[in-house]
Amino acid sequence: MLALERLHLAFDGVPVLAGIDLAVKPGELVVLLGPSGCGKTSLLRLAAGVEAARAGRVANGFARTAMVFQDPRLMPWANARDNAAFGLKALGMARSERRAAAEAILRRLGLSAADLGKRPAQLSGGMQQRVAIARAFALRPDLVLMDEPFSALDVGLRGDLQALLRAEVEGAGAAALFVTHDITEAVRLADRIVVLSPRPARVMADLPQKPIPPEAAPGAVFEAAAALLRRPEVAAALAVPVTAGAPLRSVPAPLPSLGKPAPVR
Ligand SMILES: Nc1ncnc2c1ncn2[C@@H]1O[C@H](COP(=O)(O)OP(=O)(O)OP(=O)(O)O)[C@@H](O)[C@H]1O
Repeated sequence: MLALERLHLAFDGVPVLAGIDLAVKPGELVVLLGPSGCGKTSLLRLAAGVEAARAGRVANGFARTAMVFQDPRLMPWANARDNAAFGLKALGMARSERRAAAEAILRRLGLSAADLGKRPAQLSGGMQQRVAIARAFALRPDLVLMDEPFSALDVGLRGDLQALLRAEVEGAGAAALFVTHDITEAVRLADRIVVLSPRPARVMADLPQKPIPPEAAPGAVFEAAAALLRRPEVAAALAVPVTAGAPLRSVPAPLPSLGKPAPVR
């Protein structure tokens, strides 16, 4: 289990996290949803152990933690296969074995045989992010920390990758902590949605969810998002001016994203 207990963080005296309590259990996909700038990345960095809290405790009982970032962070000189196999070398796996493992994941994530030998500059943004996901899952992690990995992709591609990611997490039996400011992404992916307030972040709601199957009509996603926004504590946390029980048509556009739009494929 990953346990974050009473975490406080401040930068230059400005509070960013104000007493966060959060646990992620094995096999659970938890989405951290909050407005831009509220402290989601900072929280993930504390969970990953690359940032120290001002107060509180991080206990990570998982055996192997992998991370996926907002940008793919690939080695520009290496092809897709070698990028995806990168972490396996450090684990001492033989070259042929790690190439085969990387290839299997890349193909599952939709790369063609020809794509495997391409360098990042020869791949689209969506393909590069698939390679970054493959690099994380090649490690066979039991916990994956993901920081808005699809926010730079267009909406259609994001939907495809969300479905692939969910399948990969389930297939690996891994737990995941997934950060987003996009409420539709949250309802598509989550077993649990933890809603954070604007900075300094506090947990405003911790809600079990039934993940929406990829084949469900798009309307199902928007209905689930609207239902979430009808909860006053969620609307308040996301600074959306809706009242409890308000009909869907009163939710101001744009519904799908509560943060910065970023189209690049
Ligand atoms: N190293 C740092 N030094 C100073 N301030 C920082 C640092 N890292 C983050 N901050 C500030 O902390 C606040 C929270 O940042 P963070 O990146 O955690 O938010 P976020 O919710 O992930 O934002 P976004 O959704 O826009 O990515 C912001 O005001 C940011 O400017």
